Amino acid sequence: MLLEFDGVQKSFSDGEGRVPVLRDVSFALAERRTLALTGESGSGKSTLLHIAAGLEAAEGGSVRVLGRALEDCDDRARAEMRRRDIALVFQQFNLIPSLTVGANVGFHARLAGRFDAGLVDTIVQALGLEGQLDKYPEALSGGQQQRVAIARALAAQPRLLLADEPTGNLDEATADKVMTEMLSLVARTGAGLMVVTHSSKVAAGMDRQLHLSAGQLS
Ligand SMILES: Nc1ncnc2c1ncn2[C@@H]1O[C@H](COP(=O)(O)OP(=O)(O)OP(=O)(O)O)[C@@H](O)[C@H]1O
Repeated sequence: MLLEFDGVQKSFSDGEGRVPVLRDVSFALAERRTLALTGESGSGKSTLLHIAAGLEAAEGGSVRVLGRALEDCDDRARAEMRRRDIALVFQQFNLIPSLTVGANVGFHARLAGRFDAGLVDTIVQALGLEGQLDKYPEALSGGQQQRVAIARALAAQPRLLLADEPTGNLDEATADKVMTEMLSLVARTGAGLMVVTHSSKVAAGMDRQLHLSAGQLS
């Protein structure tokens, strides 16, 4: 199994006390499978993705990535798993401002030792970024930056791709291209894909749909 949540709990402090965000969340994602996560704004979807990537710790329960319990890993081991096995497309894109678009796209693939110039070229063409490679992220629109973040994640050929509203800033035709490229990664490499989305069309394109409400999945 690529990703397993077993009874995961998480709360945040709101100044007055602890507010539960995830209560007893359990699910699993196998290789070559795709999963959509929906839920109202503030329901905890991003928190769940960050826990899956080991960027935030669960307070209870267990999270396993590729069979390894994240709660048993130290920061260094979790960072190593992110470098090698997991790609996360953040809502804020997290591009590196001092690097060109081209260098940003190849950055994680190079870190993971999987840079493939032919594949990068295919992804760049498919996402319509070929005219942007020598620019810096600040010169790009929000939707272009989002496509750079997605291209960077795809180029790294992760075992597990976690994407937080990857089509949020895109028109429908561009959103379709992004989803096609994500599904092509799944078909080519057997990666698992989990997508947080507000789009019913994107959700319907995944094998399975889970809805997060009041801290629980249904
Ligand atoms: N670091 C934090 N400290 C305190 N509260 C937090 C923190 N991160 C998230 N929260 C709270 O947890 C809840 C869930 O936030 P989260 O970002 O996971 O929701 P979401 O479903 O992804 O929302 P959206 O669809 O708007 O992106 C919110 O009430 C948020 O204020």
